[in-house]
Amino acid sequence: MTDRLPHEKGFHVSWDQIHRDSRALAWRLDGQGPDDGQWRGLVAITRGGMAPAMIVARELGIRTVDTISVKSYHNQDQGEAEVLKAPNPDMMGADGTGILIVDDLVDSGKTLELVRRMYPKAHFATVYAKPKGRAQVDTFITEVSQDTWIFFPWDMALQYVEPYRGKD
Ligand SMILES: O=P(O)(O)OC[C@H]1O[C@H](OP(=O)(O)OP(=O)(O)O)[C@H](O)[C@@H]1O
Ligand code: HPA
Ligand SMILES: [Mg+2]
Repeated sequence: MTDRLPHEKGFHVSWDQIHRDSRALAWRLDGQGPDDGQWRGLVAITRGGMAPAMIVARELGIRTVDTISVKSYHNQDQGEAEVLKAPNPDMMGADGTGILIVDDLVDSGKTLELVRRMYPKAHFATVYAKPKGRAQVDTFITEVSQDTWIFFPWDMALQYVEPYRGKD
């Protein structure tokens, strides 16, 4: 799978790292909501946004949590996105005011662009950001270069590697 990726650099994120970075994201968002600093609710962009969203929701004591399912198609520089499932309209209101929308990363920005068009007053937060998509995100923790591929722990498994000096 990885050998068909056109990226040269890999940024491998462990469970521990994504937990710490998601917590840092939560702390940055704490007290920033429009309603006395509070957020009205949280929406995770499936599927990658669900793990960070759960951690942010716990840190900030947010129990009103929903999802938006966005399917992206990445081929070279061209990306298209389609909404497969929208969050509860009662929760989102007319424009998403007071709602925190969380994803694991922004890359080209196509996913957030689509969701932002639906909820222009929501606050968009990701754990990681690449330069192309940075304008689409309001708050993020770590920026990586555009040619870096971020490997998340849910896409990886521990495996055997040969010793550096080879086997005896
Ligand atoms: O800024 P973009 O270029 O739109 O890319 C970012 C999106 O791509 C990945 O999701 P993907 O659509 O691969 O689905 P998944 O979360 O279900 O893995 C990632 O989780 C972001 O949601
Ligand atoms: O760098 C990435 N890593 C994992 N999924 C992604 N989807 C878009 N960019 C990335
Ligand atoms: Mg995603």
